[in-house]
Amino acid sequence: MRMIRVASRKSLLAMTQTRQVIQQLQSFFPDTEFQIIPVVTQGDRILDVSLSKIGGKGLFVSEVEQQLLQEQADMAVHSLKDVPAELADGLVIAAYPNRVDARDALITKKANAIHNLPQGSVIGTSSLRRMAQLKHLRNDLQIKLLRGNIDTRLNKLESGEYDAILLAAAGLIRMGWEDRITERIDPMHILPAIGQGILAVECRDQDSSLKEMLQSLHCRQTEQVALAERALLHSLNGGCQVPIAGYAEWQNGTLVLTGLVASEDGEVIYQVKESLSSRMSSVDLGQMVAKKLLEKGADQILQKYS
Ligand SMILES: NCc1[nH]cc(CCC(=O)O)c1CC(=O)O
Repeated sequence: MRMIRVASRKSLLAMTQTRQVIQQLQSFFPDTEFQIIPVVTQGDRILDVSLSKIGGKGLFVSEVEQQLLQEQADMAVHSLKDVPAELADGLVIAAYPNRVDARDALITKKANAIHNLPQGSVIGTSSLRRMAQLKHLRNDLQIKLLRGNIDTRLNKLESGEYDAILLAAAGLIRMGWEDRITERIDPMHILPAIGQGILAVECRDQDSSLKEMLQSLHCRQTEQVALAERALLHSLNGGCQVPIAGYAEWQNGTLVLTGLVASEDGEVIYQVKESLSSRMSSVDLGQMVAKKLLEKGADQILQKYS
């Protein structure tokens, strides 16, 4: 029987997600052994500066990919949100498990919803996407930079530096910290990040036996969602340091994709929503939404980041 080595970042969320995926695989393949190989990534080492200032795509992913390419490990579980548009050569996403929850979550003790936060409340986030949409929604709010793993961010909220923070609901749910969520924000108000709440299981393209095993985790609907959202990201040439959002969902059997590009101050927001028609692939849908965003004027905003 084969031993499968799973590379994982050391953060609590990454380890938890990796363990949960292994547990699922273990239930399908009870005789297979799994071993976690912890990896420290550049994104984990640099915690003092805003990620948007460091630049570079795939800060959390590239060292893990190196482990796979050098055959030090066989597979890895990523948050799709952190995976750059292009994978390293020779690697594939072999499975997209079912998406849990794409929404951003508000965590606060000061109100029951974002619309009810007191005037001038201090909100912690370091995502340009969240910042821009927050300012658009409530221009009285003060945004204060917040970095770190989700456990670190929750501790900083506890320490009183912030009135509220925003985190991906999915991470909190996977950690078993769902009870910390004050409000799951409707994607109409804050459109989630591309890939948020989706896990991507990566391995070497050559490793056919592992690829076959990973099919047991795969969700086809989630794959189509991921393909549409990531085609949008790719066509806009964006990374996580650009105020771009994208969210696809199945509505009565049809894939619907909303894309958004915002100015950092939240003054300008371009949004496009389109459905998948017959003769069109999910990737086509992503490209079409990107094209319409650019035609509306999003290219003016995006120029600054290229
Ligand atoms: N950028 C960090 C990151 N990458 C994935 C998640 C959450 C889990 C997910 O989106 O699947 C988070 C934390 C957050 O944004 O709250």
